[in-house]
Amino acid sequence: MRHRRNPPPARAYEPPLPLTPRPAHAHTQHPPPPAPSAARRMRSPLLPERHGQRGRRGSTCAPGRRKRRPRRGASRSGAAPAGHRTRVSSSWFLPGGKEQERCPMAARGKVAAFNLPPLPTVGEIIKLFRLQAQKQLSQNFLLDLRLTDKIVRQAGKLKNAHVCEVGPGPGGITRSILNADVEQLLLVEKDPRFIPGLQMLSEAAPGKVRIVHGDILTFKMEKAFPKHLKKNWEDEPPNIHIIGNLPFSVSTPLIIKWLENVSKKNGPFIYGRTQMTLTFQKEVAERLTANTGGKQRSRLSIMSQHLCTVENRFVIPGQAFVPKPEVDVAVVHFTPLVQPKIQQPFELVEKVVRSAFQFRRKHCFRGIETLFPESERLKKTEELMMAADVDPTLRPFQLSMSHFRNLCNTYRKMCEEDPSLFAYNYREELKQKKRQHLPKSISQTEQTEEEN
Ligand SMILES: C[S@@+](CC[C@H](N)C(=O)[O-])C[C@H]1O[C@@H](n2cnc3c(N)ncnc32)[C@H](O)[C@@H]1O
Repeated sequence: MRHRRNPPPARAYEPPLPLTPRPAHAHTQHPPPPAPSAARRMRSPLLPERHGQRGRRGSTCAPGRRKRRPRRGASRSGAAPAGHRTRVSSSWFLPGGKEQERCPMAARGKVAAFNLPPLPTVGEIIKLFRLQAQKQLSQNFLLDLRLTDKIVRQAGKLKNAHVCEVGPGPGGITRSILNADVEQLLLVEKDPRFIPGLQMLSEAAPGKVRIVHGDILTFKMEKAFPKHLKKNWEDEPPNIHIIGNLPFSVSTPLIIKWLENVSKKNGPFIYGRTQMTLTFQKEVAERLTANTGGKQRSRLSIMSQHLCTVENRFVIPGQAFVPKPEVDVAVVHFTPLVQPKIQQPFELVEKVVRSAFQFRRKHCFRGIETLFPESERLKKTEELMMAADVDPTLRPFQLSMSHFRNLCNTYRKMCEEDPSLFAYNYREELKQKKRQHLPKSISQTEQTEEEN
């Protein structure tokens, strides 16, 4: 869980740029909150300024006159807190929308050719719409656009790509995605307070952005992209990417759901091997990518690595976020494998892997035996370990992918021989025993060490 520290107080804000937040035309389930009154008085930055109208910094936008370029990397308002300088495009538009100068990063070739017109910084958007981070939604924002660019670069080339960003919030990563010259960007955001700010970005990139106010855990990804983008599973991945910096409380259940989708080739994977670039708490990222014998080797390691190539790309220190979470964050990239390493149904693999890691520090047979009802536990566990050629005294984290493959294949055969076996649930048996007030058996007194 991310924790909020010293949330900035909501206060009236006078943005340095003229802008008029407009009501979102997003697919909202609820109307967005009213824009702050200070904002209502201002004009849109996307509209040409009136003749003679001066910005707060005294810039003139008279036709044909070139606007003064701000200092490189300087926040136009100082809105970003110290240490979180926000980089914005410095391209300027003359009346009529003619571009004068380009973003300094684009000029150095670091970001693709698309340039957003002048916009308030992410920090300014946060102040303008009073987007205080909400603890219940574990919100921590990235304001440094060099970092958001770096996250987006992990997805690979995004020119003409169709991208879904999950949890765009105030839109830092969103800007970097748009700067990468994508064809279409779908934003799925749960918190309605962010919709007007996202709508502003949408207006800055006409025709490119679609905003959905909804929950990514229930959003139907199978209809999110045009059908013509579909690729065969064996082909190269489609030009579709999922990118997101979600709260940890959402990113872990979401990746488990998406791994199941990979296994079943549904959800975002009906389009083929859609790639994902997502952030996780650093320790979760280490579990996702841990090798055999590694300290962090866990259920997540097997479930992710048997279905995807998983790469832990880089760590973002907690202090890069506003407010600062108490943990560091890592960016992880997933590409679904053409052939899963364990060719068994997701539920079966999940059950075997979960059982194996039930008692992390004990010999692996201790967890594996929970696959079988008490009456035949010892015999069946021996049978499984022998047939799968797995040393029962190995610890769960010492089991390799091929050990798990053998265990799953053998367990599948045992389930085919005894169709009631797969339905057996160790935890259910424990609960029933407790309900019946049976004398404590060893299995009842022992604490399971399953990962959460
Ligand atoms: C950690 S913040 C990151 C915001 C932004 N991407 C950034 O990097 O600054 C997570 C964002 O995800 C949104 N969010 C949380 N749960 C969500 C869900 N289930 N579906 C969609 N968005 C969600 C939050 O409202 C918030 O905007």
